[in-house]
Amino acid sequence: MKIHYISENNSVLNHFLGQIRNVNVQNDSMRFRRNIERIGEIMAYELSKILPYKNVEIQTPLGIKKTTQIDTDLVLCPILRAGLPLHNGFLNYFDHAENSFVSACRHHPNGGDDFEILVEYQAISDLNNKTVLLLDPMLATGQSIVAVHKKLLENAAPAEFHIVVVIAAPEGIAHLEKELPDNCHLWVASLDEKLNEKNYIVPGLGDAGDLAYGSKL
Ligand SMILES: O=P(O)(O)OC[C@H]1O[C@H](OP(=O)(O)OP(=O)(O)O)[C@H](O)[C@@H]1O
Ligand SMILES: O=c1cc[nH]c(=O)[nH]1
Ligand SMILES: [Mg+2]
Repeated sequence: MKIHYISENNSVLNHFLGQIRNVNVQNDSMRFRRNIERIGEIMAYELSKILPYKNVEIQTPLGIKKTTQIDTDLVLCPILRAGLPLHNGFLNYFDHAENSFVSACRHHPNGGDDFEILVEYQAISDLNNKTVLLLDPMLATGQSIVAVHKKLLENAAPAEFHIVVVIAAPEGIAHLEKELPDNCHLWVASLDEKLNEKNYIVPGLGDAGDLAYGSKL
């Protein structure tokens, strides 16, 4: 797997990352969603640098300009729920992309800390020969992303597969490296220390879905 860490240099990205983590800012859920969206825009821009491009000629009112444009069909696939604000950011930049949606959530069958991943809702477009961008702000154990990747590839052979996460734990990265093909790309805005006993990322930010949309039963 090719891993791209995008916050190694100082930039305004660190302001947005700082705010989504900050307990004194997190009570403003609109700011939380908007910051995830802004991070998505920055990550979309960084990812766009390694996509294939073709030469084109643009007719202006005064002449012709030779330039380049993206030369692959993009499919954006957020993991519900928490992937939705990240998806908004990607869609702001890749506005011609197709979209697919898959839900994944942790199910605790015994009420304890052990969980399995339930992949339920799915609305998946044709992914064959396309560039798929799987979007989820949190990579904790990596089980959700592996389960959704498996679901997406059940009936399709994409040309390229990119996984985009905002905050990653080393344990999750190791799990993806073990389970996913070598030609996948992983984009990480911020690498954290570890998982805690409940498999939450430390220092992380808490529960991204709840912070964006409120707690669930
Ligand atoms: O790497 P993992 O250990 O699989 O954990 C990460 C997953 O957990 C969160 O979703 P959650 O299950 O909280 O669902 P939600 O988006 O509905 O809150 C997050 O958005 C990831 O999908
Ligand atoms: O730290 C974590 C782990 C899973 N899901 C989250 O939203 N946060
Ligand atoms: Mg959640």
